Amino acid sequence: MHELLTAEEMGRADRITIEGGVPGAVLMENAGRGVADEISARFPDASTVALLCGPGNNGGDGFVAARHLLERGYRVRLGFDGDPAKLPADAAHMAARFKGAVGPLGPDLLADAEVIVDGLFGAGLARPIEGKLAALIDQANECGAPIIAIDVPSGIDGTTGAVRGTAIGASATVTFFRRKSGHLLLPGRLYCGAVRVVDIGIPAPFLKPSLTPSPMSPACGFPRFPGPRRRGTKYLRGHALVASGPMDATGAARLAARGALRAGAGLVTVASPRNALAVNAAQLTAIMVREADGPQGIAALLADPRKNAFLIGPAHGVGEETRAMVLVALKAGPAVVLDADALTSFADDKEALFEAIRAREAPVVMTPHEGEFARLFGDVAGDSKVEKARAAASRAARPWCSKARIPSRRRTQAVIDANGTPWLATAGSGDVLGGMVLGLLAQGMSGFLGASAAVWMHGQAARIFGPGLIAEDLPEMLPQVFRGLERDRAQG
Ligand SMILES: NC(=O)C1=CN([C@@H]2O[C@H](COP(=O)(O)OP(=O)(O)OC[C@H]3O[C@@H](n4cnc5c(N)ncnc54)[C@H](O)[C@@H]3O)[C@@H](O)[C@H]2O)[C@@H](O)CC1
Ligand SMILES: Nc1ncnc2c1ncn2[C@@H]1O[C@H](COP(=O)(O)OP(=O)(O)O)[C@@H](O)[C@H]1O
Ligand SMILES: [K+]
Repeated sequence: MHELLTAEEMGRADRITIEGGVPGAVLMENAGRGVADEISARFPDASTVALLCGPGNNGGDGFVAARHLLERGYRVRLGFDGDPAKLPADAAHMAARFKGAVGPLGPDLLADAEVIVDGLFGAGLARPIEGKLAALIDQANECGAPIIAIDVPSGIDGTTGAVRGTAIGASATVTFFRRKSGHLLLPGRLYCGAVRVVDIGIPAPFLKPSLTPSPMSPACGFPRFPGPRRRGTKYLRGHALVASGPMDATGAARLAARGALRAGAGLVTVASPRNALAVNAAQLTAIMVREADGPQGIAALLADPRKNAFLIGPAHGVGEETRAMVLVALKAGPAVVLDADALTSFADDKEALFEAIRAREAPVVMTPHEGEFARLFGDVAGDSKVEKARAAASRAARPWCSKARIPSRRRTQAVIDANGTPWLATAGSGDVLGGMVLGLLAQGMSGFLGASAAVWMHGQAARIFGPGLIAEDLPEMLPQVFRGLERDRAQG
């Protein structure tokens, strides 16, 4: 199940289902029972469960869960402020069906709780949480009991993943019908714990997946994942070219080149300025080195059509020469990956870059981190990274990939990486990612699928290595990543 919904799309699916004849109370009953099932499965031996119920339908789900838990023999402490009759209709109905005690929302609820259920706010979160409820959320987070969030941890925006005021840090989140984009986008992902999706009776045809981002996964890009052919040669696996920075900044290009080689490019060459040839040559073995000074040097190398993918940016230096080299490459035939300084060099001349991209057919993938993104696309509108990525992609109208982990091709297609790990926060890991994208494009993957697959592989490599990861380790984990994919494929 790869579709993701925004909170607004989920609301629409709810509405259409209800208009189609399924009462809202039935959906809410299914939702709340799903939450109770999760508690029963995870905490069969717990005795006391505290439920925090808010003023909307998320609270209604909480009342349903509370009823089922009471029936199953749990001791239930339910907190709710105000008059339950003033809840929205379905939630008021569910509050009336709950026969246990209802107390005010406050720290007393948490005192002997072995499990906490968060039904304060879900899709209807409309502003930052403040005051007494913010304090209660902080107390719940600190009290040490596991928290199960209903739909989305309270305080997390279900669409953007942003924290509004403060937010519940859940051990698990039970959501309905489909995951929401806020379950995957940072920081939201860090607050959700394991996300479980419960079927509440909304028919799948209401989905329009082309309009929704998908969590990135092998299923998203790997059916067309390249591998060596039985009768193939290295030339059929593409020839990737990486532009090196000056003598005192060559490591980033070598990291990228290693990423491209391990990602499967048949040949990889580092295009080096003359003054850095010796240092590059001294450090490379399977990867070749060629002299390429400035735009003419790059143009000469790219005149060879076998060099079918080119990466420029890592530690390349910001300025006129980098700008000219990018424009030369975009005029030539290869797939182009633009990272770091290649993007920043256009901060004051963005339109020149976008025009050159729009004028070509071959793929262009950009891999800006958030700072680089802001320099090029700081003025694009959108609340979430997904919307911003889509707006940016449509401006350059080419495949695009962000280290905010949201590659996007057209306005209508975006994927969000769910595989990254904080071990990737280490110098040079982005350079290796650029190289992995390059290696996949050299093997003929499209910009969108190549970028998607590379981001997944990058995260998977980091997961396999785990603690102590440095950028150099990432390419060396790719054989294990590939073996895992092969194993999964063989097992169907
Ligand atoms: N029929 C449906 O639409 C279904 C809805 N479901 C549940 O309903 C939830 C959405 O319900 P609602 O749309 O009622 O929204 P919520 O229950 O998330 O919250 C809306 C209420 O919270 C208040 N509020 C919003 N932000 C606040 C803040 N920062 N501080 C204080 N008050 C704030 C609003 O004024 C409103 O009263 C979903 O997340 C899901 O849990 C499920 O029961 C499935 C069926
Ligand atoms: N906390 C994190 N969780 C997941 N991924 C991360 C985290 N920190 C960094 N990354 C990933 O690591 C890479 C870092 O890229 P970047 O900042 O360009 O590094 P560098 O310029 O040092 O190569 C990106 O792919 C980013 O998504
Ligand atoms: K919640």
